Amino acid sequence: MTSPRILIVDDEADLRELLEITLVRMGLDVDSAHCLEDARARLAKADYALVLTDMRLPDGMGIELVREVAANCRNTPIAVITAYGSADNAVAALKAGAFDYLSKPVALEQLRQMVQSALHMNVTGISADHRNAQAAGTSSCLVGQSGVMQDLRLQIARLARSMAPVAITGESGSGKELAARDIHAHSARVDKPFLAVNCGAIPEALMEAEFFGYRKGAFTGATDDRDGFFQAANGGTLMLDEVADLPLQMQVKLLRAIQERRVRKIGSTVEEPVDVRLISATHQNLAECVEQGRFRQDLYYRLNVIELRLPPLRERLDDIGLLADAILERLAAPGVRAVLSPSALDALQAYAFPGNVRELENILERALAFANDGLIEVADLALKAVNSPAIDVRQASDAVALAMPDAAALHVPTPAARSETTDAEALPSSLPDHLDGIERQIIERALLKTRFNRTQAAGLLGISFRQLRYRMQRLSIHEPE
Ligand SMILES: Nc1ncnc2c1ncn2[C@@H]1O[C@H](COP(=O)(O)OP(=O)(O)OP(=O)(O)O)[C@@H](O)[C@H]1O
Repeated sequence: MTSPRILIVDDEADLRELLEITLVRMGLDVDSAHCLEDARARLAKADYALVLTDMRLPDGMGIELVREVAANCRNTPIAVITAYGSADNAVAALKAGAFDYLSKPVALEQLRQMVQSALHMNVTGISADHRNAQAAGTSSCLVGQSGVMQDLRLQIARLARSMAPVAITGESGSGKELAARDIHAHSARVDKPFLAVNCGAIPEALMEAEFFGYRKGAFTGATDDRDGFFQAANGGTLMLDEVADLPLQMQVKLLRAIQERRVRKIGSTVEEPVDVRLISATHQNLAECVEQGRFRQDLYYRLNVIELRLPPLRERLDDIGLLADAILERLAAPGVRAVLSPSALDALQAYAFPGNVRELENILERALAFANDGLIEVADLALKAVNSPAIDVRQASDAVALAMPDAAALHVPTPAARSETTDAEALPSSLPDHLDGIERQIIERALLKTRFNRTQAAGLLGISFRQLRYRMQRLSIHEPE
């Protein structure tokens, strides 16, 4: 069996030799080129498992080669070597299609890791875009066959081939975390951890310790050494969810970690290298946050190398049938088949879904409790009004009828109370509004009890942080200033 062949493009003889020796010791075949023209000639003759190019070459810039390889040799990953501190070049190369970059002076351990990743892509067949897209189609956890979803899967397949930081945008509940998981699942990092961190849920005082870890004795209560998110996700993917919620001070530290690819535990004197692919997500407009001075421009630039937009559910109403089937299959008791009646499906397809797929899940979960023999009718969905897809999102949000059934039970009048009230008084004029009111009260009580610690409040209510955040958004419950 022949060894994978790597092409090194560099005009500095010393560096070229160092790279050659390192790669040959890894059991690889190496060709070298000293300029763009030489590299093009070699690329025309042979297939390479990886191209590694310097940015500055005697007859042009390495980024030209990145563009050419990305366009003409789709199965060949290309990485660049950038001068120390030239973050802009690294970002430009990633945007142009480079799969990764190394900064000078080249750390050999990083070089080996990068080469391994590139080879892993080829071995697993992740390198071929079309195969990858197919794989993403069959093994994706993102349900949906609409045109926008197919495009999304294709983009995910491409993104999975690179180390470039991805910024996922999209409304709440539209599947940002699921998309991040898909990128990881189709990347060479699949055997390593995927870690999703909710930046909005970490108390500010603990943030540095949570992200970078700490040494024993670094502060009161630090009884052992502990890894942070970066170490825990080493070799894999770290998703920074709700990244706009990061306090400015933490943004500076995060930027440094990204640029240096190194982190320092609290209480430690040494930095340790970390190899983490970053994916960030937010439902806020990060560019606006930058304008308002709430988010650092330099960090935005580093995180936003490639943008992936998740379409809201109302832009892909064709997917509702498939989504509902998948959700009902998950929710229904074993051996029970739950289905939507044709008119219930019509009603959902005419609805605006301000809360996107999460809202669909909540609607179906509730409907299933009311449905007869697993057949969900329009009334079971408890959609307050059948909105047209073009409806204003805020209006639609008010129109959602979701509530916790146990909360509803709290307000059923006792027999004594019932005897004192007329039927008309006992019945709310709008059940959805009434249930929303109850839900609001309960959530506010839990938040007060936990001094607005949303993670703890969610725990008290037996729901996830995300579910609580969704419900707070829906009911416009905000933390007091
Ligand atoms: N295309 C999809 N197919 C199947 N399930 C989906 C899809 N999109 C979203 N979901 C489901 O909807 C719920 C919300 O998805 P997810 O948490 O990924 O959204 P999000 O955009 O990250 O939300 P948030 O902005 O609130 O963090 C999850 O339960 C997820 O499994």
